[in-house]
Amino acid sequence: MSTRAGSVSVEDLRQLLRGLEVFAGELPVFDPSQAPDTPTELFAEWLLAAVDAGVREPHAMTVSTAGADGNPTARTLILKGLGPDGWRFASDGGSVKARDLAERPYAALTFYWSPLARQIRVRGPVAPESPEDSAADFLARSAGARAEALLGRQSRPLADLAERDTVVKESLARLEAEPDLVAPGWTLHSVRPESVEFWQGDKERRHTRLVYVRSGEGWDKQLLWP
Ligand SMILES: Cc1cc2nc3c(=O)[nH]c(=O)nc-3n(C[C@H](O)[C@H](O)[C@H](O)COP(=O)(O)O)c2cc1C
Repeated sequence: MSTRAGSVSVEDLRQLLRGLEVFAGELPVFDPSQAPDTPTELFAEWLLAAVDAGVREPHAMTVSTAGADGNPTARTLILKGLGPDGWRFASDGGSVKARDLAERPYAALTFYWSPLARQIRVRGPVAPESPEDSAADFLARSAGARAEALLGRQSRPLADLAERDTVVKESLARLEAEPDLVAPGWTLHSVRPESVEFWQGDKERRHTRLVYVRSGEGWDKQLLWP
């Protein structure tokens, strides 16, 4: 087995990883006794703080799913909104995530805002939103994003980049002629949270975790050991 990764030795990498600083700089203090009654309110507060702190793509989250075999797949997606049914994201009908969700309609979402040392984890069942909402989401996308999604080829093998550029160009031309086209499989999904956990990192490792667990129509709050 090779002990080198590229031109850096495995030992060098190990040293580098051990030497990297975590939670540098000024971090916010999270007082869980002041936390609102619902996780949605606290999520909105933390998202706004991430936007104010200049976090790049603060609305990007890791969406983890599992198919019928139970094996997880995770990928980054953009949060589309917080509807009455929960955290929303959209998927191409032919993608791996769409297939997983058809087999096992359950997801875990993870947000990490590095400059604030904050993580939020959301878990719950996933349900599709109405075809009207899905179509509205599709039509709100940029022309380039719609052209790509219209092809319905996400996650399929691609021969070369020139093929991508040619086919997307054709798809853009199609959209110009028919601007109301909606990709047939485009679906907006909502994760209805069963639990939402807020984690505030601390340089001295006095991390704070607060989990909201759904209880009837409301929420129970519980501190967790970090
Ligand atoms: C910051 C960021 C945002 C992304 N946003 C989306 C998105 O909103 N929708 C999407 O389908 N893929 C998005 N992607 C690409 C996905 O991570 C993933 O590669 C793609 O959805 C295929 O996933 P799948 O094969 O598991 O279905 C994004 C990637 C990054 C890094």
